[in-house]
Amino acid sequence: MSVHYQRHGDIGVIQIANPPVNALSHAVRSGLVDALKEGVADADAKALVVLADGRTFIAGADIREFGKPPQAPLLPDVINQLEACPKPLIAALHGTALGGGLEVALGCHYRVALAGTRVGLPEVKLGLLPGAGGTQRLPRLVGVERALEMITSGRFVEAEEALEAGIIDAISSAETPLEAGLAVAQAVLADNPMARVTGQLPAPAANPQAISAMLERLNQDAAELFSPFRIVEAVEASVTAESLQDGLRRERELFLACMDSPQRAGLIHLFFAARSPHVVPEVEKADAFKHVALIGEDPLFERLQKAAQKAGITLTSAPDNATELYLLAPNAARESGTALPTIALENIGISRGSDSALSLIVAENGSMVELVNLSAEPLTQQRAALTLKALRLNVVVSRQQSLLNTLQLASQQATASDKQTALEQASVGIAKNGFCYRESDIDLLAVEVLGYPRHLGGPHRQSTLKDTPL
Ligand SMILES: C/C=C/C(=O)SCCNC(=O)CCNC(=O)[C@H](O)C(C)(C)COP(=O)(O)OP(=O)(O)OC[C@H]1O[C@@H](n2cnc3c(N)ncnc32)[C@H](O)[C@@H]1OP(=O)(O)O
Repeated sequence: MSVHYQRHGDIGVIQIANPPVNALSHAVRSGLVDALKEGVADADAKALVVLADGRTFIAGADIREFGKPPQAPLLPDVINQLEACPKPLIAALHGTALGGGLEVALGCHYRVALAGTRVGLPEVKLGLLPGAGGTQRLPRLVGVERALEMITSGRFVEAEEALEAGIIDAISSAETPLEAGLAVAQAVLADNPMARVTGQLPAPAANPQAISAMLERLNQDAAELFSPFRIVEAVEASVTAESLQDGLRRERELFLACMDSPQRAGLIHLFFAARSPHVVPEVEKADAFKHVALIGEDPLFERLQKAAQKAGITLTSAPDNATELYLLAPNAARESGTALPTIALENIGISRGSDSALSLIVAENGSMVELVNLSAEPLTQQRAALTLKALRLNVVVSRQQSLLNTLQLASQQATASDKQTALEQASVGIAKNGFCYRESDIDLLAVEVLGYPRHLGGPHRQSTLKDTPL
């Protein structure tokens, strides 16, 4: 079961368990409604706490459900029911409370967070807006200007800032969300058992300067994007709508318009593209190497050193008995006679035909690295990729030829106005030749490294869409 209800003394606890990130799937939404009913009906529960199991509070709506027909109960309705709970309702946050997750918390009457919690409404990064009350409830708590900034940027806000802004009511030093939630529930019962409802707060003060400043900024920096402008309209509705319900209706219309936009589909394609580009498909189980020799000198090595201790990986500047993997700087001399896996670090744009089985290309902007398999066993490539990922590099794996070099060459050879088309054509060639494990890896590299417009979802995606008859 994704959500269950249990009483601790005179406090009812609604506990969500939907690993890995407690996304608000249909089962969680229904479970929340059922657990809330159970808590309200439980005569021995004087207050209720909502919390989540595992590494984080709710990380948002279930992105995998987007684009499919919506199934009741819809999230805005679930949150309205939470807000209308006749008993004090406390959200106990930990990890991240994002998107629909923060909207659930805003629908609760009190919010406590463990130290280190981050909150945010990152829907804009997926071409959406917070469609479950976030654009109406957040401005009631923090005002129009801060709400606009938070929702159009989608940034994660640290607990301290959230407390200062009035998004949460307290930061707890408790060890667990249960402990934190129960303590706040007891304090609320002792002090003020009245529900404190965000949606019943007065509409935020009008702030036409903040609205026009934001529109000016968006027109300058993001004129081609759809959802940021809809966010401004929705936040404006929190001021101008006759009631919360009217504001929520307007938010819903704007949310559905975003949901229908091709930008939403493109950005969500990229969200999933970024989740596992380091995975070699044929390999089922693999571990990172723990002892790596860095041979020669390269700026990348400094970055690796900084991450090594936390990753539990030993880096040495010369091989020793424990060495499992070599990473060879471009001008370093190769150890003769070693049978250990070796990654040759290549300079981008210079395809010099490595004599190592694995080659590593570092993007010029440093955002990504590409680990190309020239002749290694898939397991070796996977272990090397996991090692680099543990060392905090964003790794894409590929085979035979560098995707990045091919894309960069195509882009360099095109005129500025033809770059997009050149990348689209090159991506078709890469996929045809089987150099990528997933076509989405091409999209990720082109967007993150070569500046292909993010909202189009990537050059391979665009070329496929253009080929699809309407
Ligand atoms: C009306 C309301 C709308 C919304 O709420 S829209 C959604 C708003 N929320 C977000 O945009 C948050 C998206 N998620 C994230 O930013 C990150 O994730 C986290 C910060 C929560 C965690 O990051 P990390 O610890 O690095 O894990 P990981 O590899 O990104 O994710 C672990 C697995 O969880 C899946 N996942 C993450 N968020 C969601 C989600 N919101 N819906 C469905 N799945 C999700 C991923 O895909 C992946 O899965 P795999 O292990 O199979 O690759």
